[in-house]
Amino acid sequence: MTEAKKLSGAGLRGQSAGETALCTVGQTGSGLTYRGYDVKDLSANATFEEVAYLLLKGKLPNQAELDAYKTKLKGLRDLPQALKDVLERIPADAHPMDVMRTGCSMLGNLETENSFDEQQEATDRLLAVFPGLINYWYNFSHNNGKRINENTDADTIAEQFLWTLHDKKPSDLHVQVMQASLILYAEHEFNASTFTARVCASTLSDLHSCITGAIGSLRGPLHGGANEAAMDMIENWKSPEEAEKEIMGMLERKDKIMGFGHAIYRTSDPRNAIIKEWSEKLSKDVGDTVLYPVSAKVEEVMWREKKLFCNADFFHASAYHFMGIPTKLFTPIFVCSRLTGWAAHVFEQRANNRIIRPSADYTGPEPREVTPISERD
Ligand SMILES: CC(=O)SCCNC(=O)CCNC(=O)[C@H](O)C(C)(C)COP(=O)(O)OP(=O)(O)OC[C@H]1O[C@@H](n2cnc3c(N)ncnc32)[C@H](O)[C@@H]1OP(=O)(O)O
Ligand SMILES: O=C([O-])CC(=O)C(=O)O
Repeated sequence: MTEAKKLSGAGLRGQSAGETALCTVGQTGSGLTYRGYDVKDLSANATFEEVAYLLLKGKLPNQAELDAYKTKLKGLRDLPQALKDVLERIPADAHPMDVMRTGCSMLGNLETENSFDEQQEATDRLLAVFPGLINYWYNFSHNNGKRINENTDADTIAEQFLWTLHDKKPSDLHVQVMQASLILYAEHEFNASTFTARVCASTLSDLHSCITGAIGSLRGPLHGGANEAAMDMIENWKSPEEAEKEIMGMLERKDKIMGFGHAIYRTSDPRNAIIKEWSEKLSKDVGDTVLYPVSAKVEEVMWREKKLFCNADFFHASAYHFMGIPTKLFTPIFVCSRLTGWAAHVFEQRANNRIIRPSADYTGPEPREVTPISERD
């Protein structure tokens, strides 16, 4: 017989595991701030590069600082041939998050962070290279061995992702949505992947190891993988009525509905309203009459039936779909963004470090002696 789930303290919920000056989740204003700035304000009035600068360097850049930072990142997009060789060997049916993990790890071999003095340089390199890395693999493995040019004229990381994916300059609307999306996903306090990065950093390991581990944690459907899982679900439904019927059945069977609920927020995720608005705009832009209404119906039914709300992932699914992004590339976009938060947490951990090593409540057998092998069952 399975025992009832022990909830108190499970998953370290509600327990403080350290301090951070980077982010609040579920506190004043809309609930989510990066170094004191509301994410709503940032997504309306800043670019992803400004947010990256804020998280990594501690302040919003002025125009000259932003221009210099963008120029620097543009100059770091080149994929080393040894990395391209590895990417070309990864099969088309691999999961792109596994490609990101391997790509990050490979760069750690080619361009090892030898001292913590190099942490900003190593982070900037990953920020510049990740969009081209995943899209180089995607095009090579899915487009008859097509080798894209990762050194595009894209002005920003948002534009670089779309440009290297589709191998052409994206529309202004799509770049705008991607900017907002990257900002919304950039940082979220002690979530599972960030905590992974901090635990790794606390052993004084290198940046690439911290980020590679974090990618592995983000991959799961209970965390970043939920945007793909949500898309896999909603694309099956042809009308809001069908969506309602299917969701009711899933709730009856006690299935998990991906893209809903949150470990910290209780009534809403502030990122949802923002990405939902973009999804609606894109829906009109492409003349969609199904996916957005289906998504809105799922949101309505989940709140009505369970008081469960959309988290950041749910409307990202339709928004990315409307921009022609293949579903399996959804979570790698999250990586391109969250890298800023992960790295900022690694810097913070290193600046005031003690190895993270909690205790466990032992529930195993009492002490006993080893039975000789001939006498064991
Ligand atoms: C960017 C992000 O990473 S946001 C999170 C993305 N993940 C998802 O969308 C996956 C779906 N959601 C979930 O699995 C959960 O809500 C999590 C993992 C996000 C949070 O987990 P928890 O903190 O344990 O959630 P919480 O304590 O609020 O859940 C209580 C109960 O609410 C219910 N519940 C919570 N979320 C859902 C959901 N999405 N669908 C159905 N029921 C749910 C469950 O009955 C859960 O109890 P049980 O799992 O023990 O049966
Ligand atoms: O905070 C969490 O647990 C998950 C989340 O929303 C995020 O990482 O963006």
